[in-house]
Amino acid sequence: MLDYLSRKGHDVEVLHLERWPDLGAEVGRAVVDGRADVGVVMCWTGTGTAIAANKVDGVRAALAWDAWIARGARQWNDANVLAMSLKRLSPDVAVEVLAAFIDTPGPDPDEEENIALLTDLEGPR
Ligand SMILES: O=C(CO)[C@H](O)[C@H](O)COP(=O)(O)O
Repeated sequence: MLDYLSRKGHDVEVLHLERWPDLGAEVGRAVVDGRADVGVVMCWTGTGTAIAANKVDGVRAALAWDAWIARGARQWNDANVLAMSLKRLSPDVAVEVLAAFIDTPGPDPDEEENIALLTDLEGPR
């Protein structure tokens, strides 16, 4: 994935945090703070880092296991963090999923209202 991103000219910062909640949250913060355009998290299942990232207001982390899901997450959910499973995805498939996520432009305008509803769910209740 790093080779792919560097061949495509992306600047990549790799975070080496030991605990998956810390990693997911820190990647989420990097996106929300504008230090990164998008984030990518991986853990054994992909679920823990996704959950941690989604705890950060403004993060829309999506667990994806194929290119179609990654594309849909961008188009329909305006996902800004991609989560993947280290266990389930071969390196080649992980690159395909990542490429689909990165190359799919922002959300379908028809989904703006739905995406705004996600923002409404954030913060104190
Ligand atoms: O998939 C994960 C969380 O969703 C973790 O990778 C899995 O639980 C293993 O944890 P650790 O890396 O701390 O041993």
